[in-house]
Amino acid sequence: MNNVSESVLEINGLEVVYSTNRGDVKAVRGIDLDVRRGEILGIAGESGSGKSTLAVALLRLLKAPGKVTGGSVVFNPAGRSPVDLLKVHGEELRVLRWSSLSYLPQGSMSSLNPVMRVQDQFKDVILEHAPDRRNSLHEMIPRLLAQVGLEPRVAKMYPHELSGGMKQRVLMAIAVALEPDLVIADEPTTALDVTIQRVILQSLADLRTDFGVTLMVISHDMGVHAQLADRVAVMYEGELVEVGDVRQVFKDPRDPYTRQLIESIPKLGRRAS
Ligand SMILES: Nc1ncnc2c1ncn2[C@@H]1O[C@H](COP(=O)(O)OP(=O)(O)OP(=O)(O)O)[C@@H](O)[C@H]1O
Repeated sequence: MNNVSESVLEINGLEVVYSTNRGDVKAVRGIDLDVRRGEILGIAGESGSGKSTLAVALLRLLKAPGKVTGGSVVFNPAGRSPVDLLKVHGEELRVLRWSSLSYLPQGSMSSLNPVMRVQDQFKDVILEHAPDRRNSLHEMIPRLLAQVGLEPRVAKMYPHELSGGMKQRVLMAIAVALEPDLVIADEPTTALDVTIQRVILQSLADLRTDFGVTLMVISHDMGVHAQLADRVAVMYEGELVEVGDVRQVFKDPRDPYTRQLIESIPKLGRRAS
């Protein structure tokens, strides 16, 4: 399509403060960052560096005592006019959610409704945002499940019948059901064991290849970024200290903090002697 901006998201000067009775915590301190269409952008940094705050602020899900105190977040969905996410309200925001901008929060595996079959959870999201797809649900649900490596019979299961990795895959399939421009996944592999982590990362990579979705993946684990991301942005105490091509950053980190994060990755394949 012509005139599609190369960036899905343009974050400029974003600032977020939590006002607490012990004073203000500046959780995001003037971040400038572009998310390019079709890329997998990793957001790295240790716990408390502001990664989740960045995500919830731009998704307009920030809760009190958090407050955006500056900046803009221009979102460029394909085929629609650019919008500053910090300025949209009500119905406009609701329309953007799921259909253009989708979010897998940290610990989202527990967000599946325990008394609903998987297929009904898909239906809820799809019909809420795209009621015209009612007649194609029977074809869509197994196709989306297959996309994340799950068999059609999973549609009839309840969350308690699924392993953690299967739940995460169901959530990923729901997140891409409406073909959003951007999916933001916060710690998608945390709390899963290592072999399942690999499967989840591969499924995320496949979603990008097959749907052309742009992904922003938040993880404290540099190993996740090494395996998945095209570019990585490193946060430290609310600031971006380094952004670059993932191979370049790993080969030659410019910031000492980035170097520390890389050095903290357990070496894969090293045999115990
Ligand atoms: N509700 C809140 N009230 C006060 N301070 C908060 C609140 N939420 C987060 N913070 C502070 O904001 C800073 C950034 O936290 P944030 O959760 O965004 O970091 P993170 O990198 O995502 O870490 P984690 O992966 O552990 O969630 C931290 O100093 C944190 O203590």
